Amino acid sequence: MKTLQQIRRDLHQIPEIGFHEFKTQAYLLNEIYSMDQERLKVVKWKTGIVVHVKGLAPKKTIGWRSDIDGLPINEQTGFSFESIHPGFMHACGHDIHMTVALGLLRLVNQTPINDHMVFLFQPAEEGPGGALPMREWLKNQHPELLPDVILAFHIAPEYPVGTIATRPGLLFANTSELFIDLVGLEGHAAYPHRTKDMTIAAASLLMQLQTIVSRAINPLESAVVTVGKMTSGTVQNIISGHARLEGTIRTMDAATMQTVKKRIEALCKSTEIAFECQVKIDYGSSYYQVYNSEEITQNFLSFADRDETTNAIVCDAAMTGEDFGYFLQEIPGFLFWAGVDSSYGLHNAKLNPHEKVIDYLVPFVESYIRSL
Ligand SMILES: CC(=O)N[C@@H](CCC[C@H](N)C(=O)O)C(=O)O
Repeated sequence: MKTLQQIRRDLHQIPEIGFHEFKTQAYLLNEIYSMDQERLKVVKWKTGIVVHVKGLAPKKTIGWRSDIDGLPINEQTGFSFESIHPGFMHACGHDIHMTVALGLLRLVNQTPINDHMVFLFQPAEEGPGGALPMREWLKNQHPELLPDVILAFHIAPEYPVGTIATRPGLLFANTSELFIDLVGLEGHAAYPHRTKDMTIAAASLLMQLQTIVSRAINPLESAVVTVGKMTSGTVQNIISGHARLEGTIRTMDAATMQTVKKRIEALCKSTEIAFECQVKIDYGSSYYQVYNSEEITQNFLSFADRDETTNAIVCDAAMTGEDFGYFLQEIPGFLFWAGVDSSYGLHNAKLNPHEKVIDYLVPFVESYIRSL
């Protein structure tokens, strides 16, 4: 049997983006099928997997969700087990999430709990979003696999191993992706007056987008408009006829999201007039906020407080997005942060989560689940 550390390292080497997690799914299935199958029911959904573990005297079904996708980042950790997929990396810790889920699955399969458990290995958390379609598929095709309560964690680089952090109520923001295409007229660098330069138009629009949060949002509310990628042009002596901005919007409530979008649309319209071009907006996928059930989360924090190996913190809400919010929209439960003591943050090419979080978290979560 492979150690959990080996599993984490194997998974770390094969990051795949949303709905392309073919090797990941095959690896997970191999591990799951190597376990005693007597209590297990395994169902595939796209590149994801659902595993039902039969309880001894079930009163409810407890769900544990792990996301499984990686990010399009060129890894720079220097690990001996670096990604073998150039340009892709587990830079958000989903390799750790999957390993903890497998470790937990092993334990509750070896020594069953009273309740049923369902493990959801969910694709595409980073985008375009797997939780909502997976939830709908479960409801429509496998209602018997729907959990009554659902739990998940996310690694937290800023905390030491042994620290967990969460809060009852709102934990993560509402999100919407943002893709803006600007189409003008390309031409010779020496004849700018015969072109419609989309590098200039995109640069101007990018700067104007920065005024939304500072001037259109009530300072007592919160919003983020981040453009993470900007592309334009082909070569130094051609004026670009096409530019693209790619970003994300984050807000603490749905009404503010609408205000931000209205401002983006207005600024795009004015860019069309000012730069004589066409501007097209695509909002991509959007995630519902992560709203932790008050009572269950409070009980979990009290449980963690009593645990000698754990330092439990009530943290602030964050502008992070998580499509796990779609599960919590309909099923009670919560998400918590677990410290991994990394000098580099999430979505960083040098993210280095400490592996000892796996050996800490698996028995901690197991004992919490047995207490439910
Ligand atoms: C935990 C985490 O980092 N989640 C991602 C979710 C991305 C949602 C979507 N693709 C977007 O960019 O809006 C995050 O960036 O917060």
